[in-house]
Amino acid sequence: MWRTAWSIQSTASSSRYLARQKRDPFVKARNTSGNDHGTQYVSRSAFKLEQLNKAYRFLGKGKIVVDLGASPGGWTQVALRAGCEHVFALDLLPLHSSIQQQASRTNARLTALQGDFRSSEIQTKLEEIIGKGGERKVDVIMSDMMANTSGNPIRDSVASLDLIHSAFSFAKSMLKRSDTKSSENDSSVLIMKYFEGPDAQEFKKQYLQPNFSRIVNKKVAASRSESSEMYFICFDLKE
Ligand SMILES: C[S@@+](CC[C@H](N)C(=O)[O-])C[C@H]1O[C@@H](n2cnc3c(N)ncnc32)[C@H](O)[C@@H]1O
Repeated sequence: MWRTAWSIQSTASSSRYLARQKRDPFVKARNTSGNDHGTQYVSRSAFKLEQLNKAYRFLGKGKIVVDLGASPGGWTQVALRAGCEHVFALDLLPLHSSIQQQASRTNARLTALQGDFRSSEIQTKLEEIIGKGGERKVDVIMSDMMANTSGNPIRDSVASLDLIHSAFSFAKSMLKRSDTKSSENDSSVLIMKYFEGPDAQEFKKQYLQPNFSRIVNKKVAASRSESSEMYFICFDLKE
């Protein structure tokens, strides 16, 4: 059969993708992740949050968590497995249908919202659902939001900084402040994915350092080695 150059190229790149998926230990782990927990992870990304939480222990019993860029729901699953009390999950896309059932099994509350986080209406809606102005504040805000990457590192970095800027502004009004901490283990935490680029450290200096007591830049083993994907983990929002 006659094939165009495009279709040959596309077949070659699908073969490379499939070969990489076959070799990827985190894809294998996702396929067997139900064995010890009863529910299989719906995304490979879940292992990134598992690794971050293993290192910094910010998820746990009683925590109120906001998961931005939550679909299909791997990070929400990790928060539910860790015993968090309530997860508010937002994405442009819906969560996988199994996630609500997982929440019911663990007696946790899960509130899912669909929309563009950059829109002020969606942010206001989320704030209203969480209960802005009341006593209730959020322990952990995590953002794994990212539009499809373009392959251009500078463009991808700028797009990621745009999204984390929105997450940072939201965190300033919704995250617990350090003066309300009940113990050393009660830190408020903001975790945000970004792509390394010329402006990322400037963002940290200008916005994160003045507002948080401690900030860590972390690359996780579950991120692909060729990716410039990184995470900011920010502890204790100052008054
Ligand atoms: C890497 S995926 C998240 C994977 C997820 N953490 C998991 O473990 O299943 C990135 C997500 O960000 C979402 N996203 C990108 N831009 C967004 C925006 N402006 N508002 C809400 N979600 C957005 C995408 O729809 C996509 O589902």
